[in-house]
Amino acid sequence: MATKTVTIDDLRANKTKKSFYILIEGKVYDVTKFIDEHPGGDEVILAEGGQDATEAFEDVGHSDEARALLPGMFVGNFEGGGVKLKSGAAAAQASRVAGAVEQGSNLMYFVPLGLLGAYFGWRYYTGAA
Ligand code: HEM
Repeated sequence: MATKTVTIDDLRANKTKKSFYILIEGKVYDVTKFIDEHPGGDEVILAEGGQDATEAFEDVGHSDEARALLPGMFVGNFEGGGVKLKSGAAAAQASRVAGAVEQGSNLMYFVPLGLLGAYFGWRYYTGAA
């Protein structure tokens, strides 16, 4: 049997307690029956409807037992594969973080270089060279 491909429209159409899909690592699961049994409560799952729940799922550090439940609820692969479906705000924040890290790594070069320059400048002016 060919694996079904779930589109973003399918994902968004199934986010009520009557029918609920969740997207984790490029795979879509039908958790309708599981929501009420979820040890972490229904609300946290309901909050992930229509979007990529990978981060939320991984952040909790779910056990192997929790992961073993997933195949039984498998619906199909998400159309975008492993592509992350981030909200605009999350994407903007990610790029800000990347920018800050880059700025930090530039400083790592310039601070020691600046200190070295200051040292040789000082030696030059004090005639110690
Ligand atoms: C189909 C997806 C999911 C399955 C099968 C699942 C399954 C489970 C299971 C079995 C536990 C008990 C502890 C463990 O074995 O790790 C658990 C706990 C928990 N889950 Fe999920 N979960 C799912 C999705 C989510 C999502 C999307 C969130 C969102 C944040 C979430 C949040 C939590 C939290 C906070 C706990 C801890 C509850 C506690 O220790 O009091 N889960 N989950």
